[in-house]
Amino acid sequence: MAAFTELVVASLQPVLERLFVEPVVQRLQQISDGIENSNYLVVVSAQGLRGRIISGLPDLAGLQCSAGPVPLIVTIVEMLDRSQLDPIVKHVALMANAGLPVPGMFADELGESVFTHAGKPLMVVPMLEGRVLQADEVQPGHCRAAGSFLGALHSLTLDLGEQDRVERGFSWTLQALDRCQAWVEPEHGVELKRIHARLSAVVSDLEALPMSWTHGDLFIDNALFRGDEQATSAQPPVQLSGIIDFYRSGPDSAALDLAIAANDWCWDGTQLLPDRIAALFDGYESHRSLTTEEKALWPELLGFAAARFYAARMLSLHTASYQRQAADADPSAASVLKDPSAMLLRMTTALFPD
Ligand SMILES: Nc1ncnc2c1ncn2[C@@H]1O[C@H](COP(=O)(O)OP(=O)(O)O)[C@@H](O)[C@H]1O
Ligand SMILES: N[C@@H](CCOP(=O)(O)O)C(=O)O
Repeated sequence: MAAFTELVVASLQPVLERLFVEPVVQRLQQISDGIENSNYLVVVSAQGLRGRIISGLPDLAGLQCSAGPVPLIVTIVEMLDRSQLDPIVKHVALMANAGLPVPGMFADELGESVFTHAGKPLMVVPMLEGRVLQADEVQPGHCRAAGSFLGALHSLTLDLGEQDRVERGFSWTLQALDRCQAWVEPEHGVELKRIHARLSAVVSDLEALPMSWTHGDLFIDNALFRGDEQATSAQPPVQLSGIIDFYRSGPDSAALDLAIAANDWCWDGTQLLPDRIAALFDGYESHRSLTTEEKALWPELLGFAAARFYAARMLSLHTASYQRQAADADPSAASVLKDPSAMLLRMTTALFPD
């Protein structure tokens, strides 16, 4: 379970008619992964496109509907309103037009790509080939691909000018960590205070680091890979098909975005693996060199990156979040509540390694 808002063919049909000529839905199915939005796999046959596809992937950008049914991902955006979504859509289009590996989106004849369903924004995105990796399948080559994507995104968007940072910026994280004291087990209260003090001491240094547009949530489950021709089914797929889930993206410190990725792609359960970190940096720096300051503050960036997700997971767990409500209403939906303690270990390991 991870579709918080129901979608049926009858309510999707008017949107599809703005995008396709004579669309017929062949299949509509909830996607169970994901914890923030409602996602559906929809297969449509049509006589052609009414609008266009804005995609960074040549196969998708040139997609014609005449060759057969087209698989789509329909996302109902749960936590952003139209004004918050518009800059994200604009930047995903920027990435697509620059050839970054993003599925992009379908737009109608007027260029509109955000529709409305149940009072929430709805987007229709081409479905990528391939699949998400399991954590134990990740190899340095995958980390290099993730780093390369972030390096390309950041170098494309370093000249943002004055822009407000994403909602879950450094100050949000520190305030949210404070709130977590109310829920943390007694044995971790002191540890959390120590982490808070350490992060507070460096926040102005971190705020001075270069900003760019960031993905904000480039975990392993937000990239799809496909196999190459010679691969056997026992091998994990190696070719990056594309990066998804830009609903947390926005202006932020570029190196923090890299640290968010490092904490997931390079973590083996107890530590960051040097060969994966090296590959992540190598991919990143093929597009943009980290500054001396960013390198010097790397442990604190890792700590803040983990703190952001620790606090977000704690808030989902302990407040009347829509994830909490979904899990309470249906115990089989409990996977929408992620474990904060895994992020606590990452914070301590980064900030107090001895
Ligand atoms: N464009 C896409 N192509 C293929 N699969 C996708 C695409 N977008 C989403 N998915 C699938 O849907 C799942 C949930 O998507 P995601 O955007 O991460 O949801 P959430 O924002 O709720 O976490 C992904 O893990 C992936 O399996
Ligand atoms: N990656 C975040 C939560 C967001 O999950 P996603 O399903 O949208 O990638 C976490 O792990 O806490």
